[in-house]
Amino acid sequence: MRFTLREVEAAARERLDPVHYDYFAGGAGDEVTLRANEAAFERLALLPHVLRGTAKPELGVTLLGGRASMPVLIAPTAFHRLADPEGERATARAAAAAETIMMVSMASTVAVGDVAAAAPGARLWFQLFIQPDMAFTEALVRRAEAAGCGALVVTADSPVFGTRGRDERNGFRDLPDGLCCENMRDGDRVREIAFSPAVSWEHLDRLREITSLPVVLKGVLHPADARAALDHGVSALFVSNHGGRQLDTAPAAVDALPEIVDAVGGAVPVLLDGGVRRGTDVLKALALGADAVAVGRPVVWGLAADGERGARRVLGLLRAEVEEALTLCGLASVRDLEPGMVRRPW
Ligand SMILES: Cc1cc2nc3c(=O)[nH]c(=O)nc-3n(C[C@H](O)[C@H](O)[C@H](O)COP(=O)(O)O)c2cc1C
Ligand SMILES: CCCCCCCCCCCCCCC(=O)C(=O)O
Repeated sequence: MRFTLREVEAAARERLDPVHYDYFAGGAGDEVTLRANEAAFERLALLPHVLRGTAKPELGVTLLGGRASMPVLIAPTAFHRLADPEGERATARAAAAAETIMMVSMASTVAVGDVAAAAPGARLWFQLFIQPDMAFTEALVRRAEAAGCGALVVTADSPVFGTRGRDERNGFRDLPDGLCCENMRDGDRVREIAFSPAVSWEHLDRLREITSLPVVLKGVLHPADARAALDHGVSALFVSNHGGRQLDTAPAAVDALPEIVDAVGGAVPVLLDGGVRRGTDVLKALALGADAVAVGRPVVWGLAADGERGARRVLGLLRAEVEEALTLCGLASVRDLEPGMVRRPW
């Protein structure tokens, strides 16, 4: 039995091809931001209340009209079939069992429609790198709509694909035979995902014109961009540095959070990912104004360690830790967290 996410990662590492482990684990540049994401949570202290006479705490949250049984969602990560033969199908079943939201990566190795079919009842959002070919972007949106996805998560932090030294040194450039980005099928070919610095707010406006799905903007770190995103009608903001895989030395996600929350002023929900490894991390992010957090690597580790059961275990561990930490903080609900419960040492 594995009792912490770190133990799950260790088990995953034993089972994965080392090149694939490095792809999942690694970050850009010197991996400064990768390390900072977890370190920033460790530096924050939680200040508990006592003698509040509370019952079992309420963990559920409502986001964009849908409910999640806990404030921990599954961040979009690529290539789940490198971790487990069932890939994203297994992840979606684990999400359905945990009654939480899974963001399906545009670079999934199972097509989003097949992910939805494999996990009835799963709450799926579709992650999109806007393609400069807007006709193909529209085709992707239609696939997500047809699969029943409840939102589009537009990743804005990837005008180019970040350089990850581990992948360069390992020569990891292609998926193994039989695997591909299934959502990128276009007739009898599979397109490459385009990462384009030409993508702009105008593309986002165009996207909003072609769909009525709510748009979650992922990868926002600058408060001015958060304000611009509100002007462009996004339905939620997602504070993220892509798990330290894009701009190295970008701030740790939880350090960037308060300024974004301030800029948003409650107009739309704010999500966060990057470095969430403990229930106490979840409480800290929520206390600082996030409505929910997401985890990327931990779910991949669960999948690699033990397939769907491993992914369920990861979500179960986080749920139990959140519930215990809330109880130890004297809180009846995740809604009761507030900034005064987090102390910064500086
Ligand atoms: C292996 C891997 C693949 C990823 N693939 C995507 C992706 O396809 N789309 C995306 O928007 N973000 C992607 N991300 C970033 C995650 O959505 C998320 O921002 C990050 O993993 C959060 O950090 P954490 O892994 O510390 O939880 C990926 C991250 C990892 C580790
Ligand atoms: C270094 C990866 C090379 C693997 C094979 C090429 C596939 C094309 C690129 C797809 C990119 C998927 C994006 C995933 C992501 O956001 C991330 O890894 O981070």
